[in-house]
Amino acid sequence: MNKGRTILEVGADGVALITIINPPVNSLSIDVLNSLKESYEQALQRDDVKAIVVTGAKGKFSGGFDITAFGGIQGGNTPAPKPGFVSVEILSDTLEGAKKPSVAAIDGLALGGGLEVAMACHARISTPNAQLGLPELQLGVIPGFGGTQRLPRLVGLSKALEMMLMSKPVKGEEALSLGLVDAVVSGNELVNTARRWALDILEHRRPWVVSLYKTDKLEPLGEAREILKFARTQAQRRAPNLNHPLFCIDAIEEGIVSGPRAGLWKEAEVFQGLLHSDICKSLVHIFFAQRGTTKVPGVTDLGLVPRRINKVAVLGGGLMGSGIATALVLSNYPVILKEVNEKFLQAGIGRVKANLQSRIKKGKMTPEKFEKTFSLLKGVLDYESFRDVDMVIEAVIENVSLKQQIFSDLEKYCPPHCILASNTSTIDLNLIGERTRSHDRIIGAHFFSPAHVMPLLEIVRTQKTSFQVIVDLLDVGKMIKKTPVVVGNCTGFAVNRMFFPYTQAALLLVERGTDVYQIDKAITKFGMPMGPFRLCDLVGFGVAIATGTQFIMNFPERTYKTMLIPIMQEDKRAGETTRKGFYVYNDKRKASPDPEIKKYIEKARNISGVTIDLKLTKLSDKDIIEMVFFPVVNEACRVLAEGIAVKAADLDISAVMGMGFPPYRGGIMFWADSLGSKYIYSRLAEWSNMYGEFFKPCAYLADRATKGTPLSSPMEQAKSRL
Ligand SMILES: C[C@H](O)CC(=O)SCCNC(=O)CCNC(=O)[C@H](O)C(C)(C)COP(=O)(O)OP(=O)(O)OC[C@H]1O[C@@H](n2cnc3c(N)ncnc32)[C@H](O)[C@@H]1OP(=O)(O)O
Repeated sequence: MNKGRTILEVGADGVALITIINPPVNSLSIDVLNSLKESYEQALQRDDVKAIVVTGAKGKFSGGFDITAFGGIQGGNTPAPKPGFVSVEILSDTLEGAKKPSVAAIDGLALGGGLEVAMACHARISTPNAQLGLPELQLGVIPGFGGTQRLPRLVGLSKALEMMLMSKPVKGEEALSLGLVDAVVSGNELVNTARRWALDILEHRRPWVVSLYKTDKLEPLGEAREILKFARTQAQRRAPNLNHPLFCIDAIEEGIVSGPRAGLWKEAEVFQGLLHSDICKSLVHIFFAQRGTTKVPGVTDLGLVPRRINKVAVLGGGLMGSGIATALVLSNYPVILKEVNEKFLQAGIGRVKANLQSRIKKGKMTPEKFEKTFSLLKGVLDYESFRDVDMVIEAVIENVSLKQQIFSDLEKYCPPHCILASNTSTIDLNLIGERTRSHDRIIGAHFFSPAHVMPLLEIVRTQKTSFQVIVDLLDVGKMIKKTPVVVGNCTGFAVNRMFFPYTQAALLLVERGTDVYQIDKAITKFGMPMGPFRLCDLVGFGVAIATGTQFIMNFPERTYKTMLIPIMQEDKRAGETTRKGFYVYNDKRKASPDPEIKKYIEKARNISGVTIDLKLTKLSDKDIIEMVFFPVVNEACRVLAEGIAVKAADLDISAVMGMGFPPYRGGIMFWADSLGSKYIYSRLAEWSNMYGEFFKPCAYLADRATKGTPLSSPMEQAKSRL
């Protein structure tokens, strides 16, 4: 069966309209590309065709090369187009080199290969809201259909570098000011304007621009080399583990130094190589995994329609509550923020205000929009105005009895359809709802701090949460631009439960002699935004101890018990807020190592009764990474085996978006599978013998290792708790 096509319609004006059809985003599959070539050849041969307009069906030009084909090409099941087939043969020689002019009519999106097709046309007309960009680097490849050559020639080197290296699209008006498009018109006028434009080119009323050979926007060679050098330094600093941004710069440079044709061949060669890289495989996996989180078997396939949420109440104006309120008002939800007294309320409102104001400072919000958005927030001290809310999100401190009281009050004051959500990060939701009869509408809405910035929303369902409520919250998640992951109810849910051993493993190593700062350094080199100790400081020792207590209570056999953090807290070192934790902090919140911590470690070591292990004082970075992350993989396996997560890919997204696990490693389970279940099992078993139960591999891991199957392959018998 063909995967997409183009159609050719010739009008009485002599303009052939070629439309790309491949829903949902008119991606350029191999079939579409072959069909595009055929349509072009036909249009060029026909005497009744004077000029050509290319467009996309249903208001979308094209979302680029078909990403679903990546897997097939990587696995050897789909032949890759031969190097240069699209960029040289179709786009440069057939389309751009034709004797008939082409104009691209762009609505919706022209991304990646989509924009590259448009740039090979002799002019481009777009709508104001169209998004135009080359986001290929996000997928671990570089633009492969001539983008590295044509974009710099159309918009200048600096802007082109920014758009490619940051994968940052521009909208119609900006594209016009940059020279990427030639006119911006409304959707109704788009195709007709493009047709006229094409005829105007033919009749010399508009310029016939071959963008591959345009030079007026390119900086002189010396200056260009300086810009490229700077871009290389920036790219290396931003992502030291990634090479493909540097290869992208190489391809651009080749075109500038040796001419665009040489640049096209260099680009084709680099693209082919990168397509098979682990980084590309990981990033493509993340692309689909992210889109897969909203597909929850047995819930989102029942045809349920999300109910309209008109008004939301947030309980608690602390860091989390104010962040959640900010995320909601930013997406136009009217929000009631409740606090226990005027002082706390004003502080909460002040936090929301500051969050919004920082958007003005960053140029992301106008003062008028600020006024409108801020006016959606109303502060209250009682439950009176809760009578017409459709959803409540509780975000008070992690105290079980307080939360129980709140939920019992909510049941009294909120309408019966109202969703009762808790932002708890660890506490069992059944416990929270114990004093209510509303278990079907109780759900977890676990945001990550800062809630208006972090992209993940962990949606926690109990066995009694109704499917409708899950669908409603998924919809709210979409509205507030979060990536939701639906998980089952247990202590720590998926993200905190998986990542609890992250800090624990680090503490175990430190008590046995590994250096705190070496651990953090190895972990950040691996690609995490910060190591476990810096993270502990950021979160605060109060939270670390509270979470630790929950884990000790619920998983005593595998929780590593150490007094290191409580001892430090006792000495008023409680993390960044006290300006002392595992690091010391200056006025600008810069962290520096502190030799003083040795004394706390020694004290904790004495209490635990462990001794320094010489081997652990000389660990390589690789050892540290494995000893810290394999326990995380182990716990992720338990989470999967218990049915807390529906699929391994959800855990990958949870790790990437909730913990900052490097997306170019594909997420925790994808990364683990790249090492193999057998290897991980054998390492954990070895450490378990040496250092105790904490490392003991779980049954799921043992089973996969014996069978030699990947950790992420679906379970034969899902022991689902959902
Ligand atoms: C050689 C070339 O230079 C190489 C390339 O062109 S590589 C591809 C470059 N293009 C991209 O990176 C764009 C990727 N896509 C996106 O950023 C976003 O999907 C989008 C902005 C196009 C649309 O976003 P949004 O409206 O939020 O919808 P979103 O859920 O992401 O996508 C809708 C569907 O289209 C699919 N899709 C999006 N882009 C696709 C693509 N390029 N190929 C195949 N499928 C694609 C998604 O997987 C999703 O499928 P699903 O409904 O089955 O889950």
